Amino acid sequence: MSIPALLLHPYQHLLSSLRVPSPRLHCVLHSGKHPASRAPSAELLKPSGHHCTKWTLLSGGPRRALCAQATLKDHTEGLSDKEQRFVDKLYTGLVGRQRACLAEAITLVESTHARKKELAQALLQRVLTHHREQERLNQGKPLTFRVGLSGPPGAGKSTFIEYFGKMLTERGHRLSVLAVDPSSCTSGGSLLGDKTRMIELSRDMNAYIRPSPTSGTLGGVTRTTNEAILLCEGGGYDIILIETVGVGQSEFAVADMVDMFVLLLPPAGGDELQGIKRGIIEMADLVVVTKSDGDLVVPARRIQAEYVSALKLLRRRSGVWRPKVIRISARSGEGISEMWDTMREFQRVMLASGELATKRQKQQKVWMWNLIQENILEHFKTHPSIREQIPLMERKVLSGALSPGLAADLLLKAFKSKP
Ligand SMILES: Nc1nc2c(ncn2[C@@H]2O[C@H](COP(=O)(O)OP(=O)(O)OP(=O)(O)O)[C@@H](O)[C@H]2O)c(=O)[nH]1
Repeated sequence: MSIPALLLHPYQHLLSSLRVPSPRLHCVLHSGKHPASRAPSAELLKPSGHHCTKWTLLSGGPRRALCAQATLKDHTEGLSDKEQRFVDKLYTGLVGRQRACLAEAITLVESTHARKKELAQALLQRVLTHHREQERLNQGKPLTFRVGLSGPPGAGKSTFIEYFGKMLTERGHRLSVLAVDPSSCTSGGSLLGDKTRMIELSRDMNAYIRPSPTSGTLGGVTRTTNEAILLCEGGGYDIILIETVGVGQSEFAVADMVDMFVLLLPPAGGDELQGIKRGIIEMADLVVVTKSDGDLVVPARRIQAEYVSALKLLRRRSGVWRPKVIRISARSGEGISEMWDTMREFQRVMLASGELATKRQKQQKVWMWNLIQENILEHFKTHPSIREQIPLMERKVLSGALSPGLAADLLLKAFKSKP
């Protein structure tokens, strides 16, 4: 893993406040071979306290290693008694399967308030430790199944989740449905996860439905969804469905959070499915043609055949699983029990081959880097020495007075000159 030394220096406090969701993280960042690492002013950081929560600048060669070690203690130190009691209450309620505590905990991770974010991390760290312990008792096997569900508007997602969710709870599972909805970021309204879309399931005590937060960037929503997954798992939900609408980038983000990615497609003509990007189909572990009932059975069969052929042309992402295309009807219930069997088969095969564990590990790394990127960009945009220059530079780029490259160089120079 390499990081330009030049980048480390302005982000000292960002890195110091970085909380990585692992009970005991030990990571070593080398200054690497980036040209910036040869800069004479390159500075590295070293932990100043025993628990490495604080960082101080360390002058020295760019090849000096940087060690970050975060322990559970780090996350609980510095909380006032009141804050500690609050975190304790949420944690106890959450692992005691109280829905109100889960809801409050998710609201906490969605908060943009700096102190609340720290409390959220302290809570998450405890939940994660608890969950890891449960998994250890389960011979290291995951206790939960994370499923991403995507499809264009009107594909029948909510009707399907309602039927599927009830089937799962009747079979003794506990299900949570989380939504990643890019439209909610711009319109302030959430299309997905809305309780009114799944009336019966929302009344089921073994199901928990959480709408997408209605503010923030897709990056922010992604972060909070990742954290909400951990909270739901800590709260004893064994199946986590993450629903997203098949537009924009949200399905790519969701594919990076889940064990299995399922794409729902309506039995619509080619034109209506034009909007489905090839990239999404490539990510699907299972393609499900919906509404295969009545007059729609014939078009559903045709779409199924088309996708079976299309999938053959795509590069395989797994060494042990070949994506399948099936038909279901949430109206008649046909095919849904078989669909669940296929999903369990996927889980079994992926677990046995070790691919599932590798996938989850890779996702943790992607998640960490997404957080770093998001934080660094935010820090850049709000940095006092350039905040006011940004609109000016944007105007100059738009008018053609400055090339985008030069404008970016000037802003970066200003940023680096005043830490
Ligand atoms: N015939 C038939 N119609 C269905 C089935 N499932 C859903 N529909 C209908 O398809 C329409 C869209 O269904 P929704 O479940 O709301 O679809 P959605 O993907 O959640 O749509 P958005 O909320 O817009 O994202 C509704 O009119 C449903 O009644 C099915 O299995 N068979």
